[in-house]
Amino acid sequence: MTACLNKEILKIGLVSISDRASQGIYADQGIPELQSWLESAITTPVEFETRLIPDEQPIIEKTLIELVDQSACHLVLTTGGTGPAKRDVTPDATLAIAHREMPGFGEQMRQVSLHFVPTAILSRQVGVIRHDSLILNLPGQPKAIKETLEGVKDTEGNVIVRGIFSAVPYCLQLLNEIYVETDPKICDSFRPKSARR
Ligand SMILES: Nc1ncnc2c1ncn2[C@@H]1O[C@H](COP(=O)(O)OP(=O)(O)OP(=O)(O)O)[C@@H](O)[C@H]1O
Ligand SMILES: Nc1nc2c(c(=O)[nH]1)N[C@H]1C(S)=C(S)[C@@H](COP(=O)(O)O)O[C@H]1N2
Repeated sequence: MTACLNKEILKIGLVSISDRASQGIYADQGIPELQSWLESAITTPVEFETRLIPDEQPIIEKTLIELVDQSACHLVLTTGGTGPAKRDVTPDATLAIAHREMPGFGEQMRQVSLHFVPTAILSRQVGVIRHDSLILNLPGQPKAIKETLEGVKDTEGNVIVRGIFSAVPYCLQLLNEIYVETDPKICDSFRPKSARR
């Protein structure tokens, strides 16, 4: 079933995928990091729906399907479980429920992340479309959230490598006509001139 997506208020699903945080062994930092970065970057109306779940492929698949098909999220961001370890299955679950792939997001995240850690190539993160919604995997390290969304900047704040969020507003506009704006001091939204309002 395709949910009817709101054209005025951006709804974002935030999914933290962590065995230990979901068992209370440590406090989850994934959802707070995601939400605070998005609240500082997005200047148009936005609401969130959050989930904290273990690294279990059937639970991840069910959560992503629910957030898109029932909760009508335009965008779903996951954090955690993208590496090569046996229990890192987030990209596998995301691909299993995807309708189309958006390979540029994973490629750009790995480009950005190589400026921060040499192990960036160990993240199997993917971007996909399900129905009219975009789903993006981010790595599990809480600091990786800002790094991948915002990109690489020099000490004066000039962008050296664009973060992936720069391309998200135009992607959502093409997918479901919602017009999302961001604070250019944090993250400039790229759109061709003909698509600007
Ligand atoms: N939700 C989270 N909250 C706080 N720290 C986290 C979270 N997820 C991951 N981390 C930190 O980032 C590291 C790498 O994340 P990864 O997704 O590989 O987790 P992991 O080592 O499989 O462990 P777990 O799934 O139990 O969080 C973790 O070892 C942990 O230090
Ligand atoms: N920006 C950024 N990307 C990153 C990292 C990071 O600290 N910052 N950690 C890397 C490491 S060490 C791993 S193993 C992979 C997968 O991480 P995950 O299993 O936590 O998703 O992401 C990589 N990508």
